[in-house]
Amino acid sequence: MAKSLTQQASNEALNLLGDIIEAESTSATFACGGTLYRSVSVRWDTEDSATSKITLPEHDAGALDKLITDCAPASFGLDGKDVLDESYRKASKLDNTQFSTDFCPHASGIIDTIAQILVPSVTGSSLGIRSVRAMLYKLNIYSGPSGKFKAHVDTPRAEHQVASLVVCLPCHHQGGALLVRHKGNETCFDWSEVADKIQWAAFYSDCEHEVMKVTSGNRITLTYNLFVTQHSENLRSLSSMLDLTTLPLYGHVKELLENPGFMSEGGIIGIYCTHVYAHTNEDAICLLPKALKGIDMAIHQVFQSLGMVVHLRPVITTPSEKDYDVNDEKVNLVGTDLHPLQASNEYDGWEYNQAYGITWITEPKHEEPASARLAYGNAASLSVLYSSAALLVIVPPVRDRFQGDTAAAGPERSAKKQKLDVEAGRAYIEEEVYCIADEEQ
Ligand SMILES: O=C(O)CCC(=O)C(=O)O
Ligand SMILES: [Fe+2]
Repeated sequence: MAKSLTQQASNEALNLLGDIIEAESTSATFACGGTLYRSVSVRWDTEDSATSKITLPEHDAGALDKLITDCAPASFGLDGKDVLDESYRKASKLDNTQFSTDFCPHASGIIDTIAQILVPSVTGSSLGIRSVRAMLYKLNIYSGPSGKFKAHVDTPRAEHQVASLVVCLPCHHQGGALLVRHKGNETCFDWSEVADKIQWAAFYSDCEHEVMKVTSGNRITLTYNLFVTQHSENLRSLSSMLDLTTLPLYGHVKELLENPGFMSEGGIIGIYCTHVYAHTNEDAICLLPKALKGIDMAIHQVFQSLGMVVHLRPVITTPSEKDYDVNDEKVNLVGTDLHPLQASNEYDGWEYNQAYGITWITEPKHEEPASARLAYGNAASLSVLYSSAALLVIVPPVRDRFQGDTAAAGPERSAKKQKLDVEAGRAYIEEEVYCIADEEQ
């Protein structure tokens, strides 16, 4: 039967998603942001060697006027010089030596969140080697009716600078959206709607960005330079502070799932992990999936937030066992869970299920020995099975997607989804067997 147009379009969208992930995915995770509910105090030096204070969001108008008066015009870097030019940047500033604040991005957990998304470890197979440190840089005020900062790339302040963080303090303003661009993609952070919360955005240092015109009020920000450090820190799961909808990947996935032609009868998307996790090591297994990094974490969270059930599983990649056909259907051997390396002379030492019809959108990247066993023939020989860690996304039939509030994908919802999947009879999990039922007769 000829494929319908919507089916074709959705296949293209799925391929695009695969390409984005394969391309190490900075186009999916170059920026992220979120919201925090708490007040912030700032104390600053005034001309007469005294100190003033403002607490936001509640403040008296006098304190805000004083802060605005005590700030100096903000310059920007051009050809290695600091330049003042209001047609390019209209804002005022306090240097970090002139003020202090009780807001700390580390203590608030923002930095851990950013580190997991923007700076996945690049140092091989161990987990959590690197961490990110924030250095307070400036306080800036962009005031209506014409505050702005035209498109620019931040000047790196040190060799290990990887990203910039902008924290918008709770204060009324209109306009002033922050646009961040990377390799043809653009993300917008518009903080003008909310005046009683802290809102933040972080993005890679090489992203072009601009602050659109502030038409009224005062857009007050703290800016931080983010550096990579080598010391390790305990891993924690992605905090609820991260607004997943700010990840560029979110839009791609949502569009795909909303397309009625995409896996209309349900299915399973297979995505091999991009980063290395030593996924057959017992310590690593305890930390997963909350220690997933970068694009892997983003995929896991984004699909889950859209109501999908996502499993992290080892998949056998040894050529003789990989991807074989049964009645024209591709079959994969999928671990029943992440397993430690099994040295066993029993054939079934490594527990797995057969999975039918997974739609793989990326290739395996890193293999670990999964099971080593002695095979007896004329002479005993050691046979090793290898596995790669993969994310398996269970996609329900289109009629069962997006029921109710998709953002609230708690355990209850997951359980409901799995049941629906069974009922739909197309893509389901039963006793941890992944299976897509045969096409309709
Ligand atoms: O305030 C913002 O959103 C960004 C400011 C900025 O680009 C900068 O300070 O370099
Ligand atoms: Fe900037």
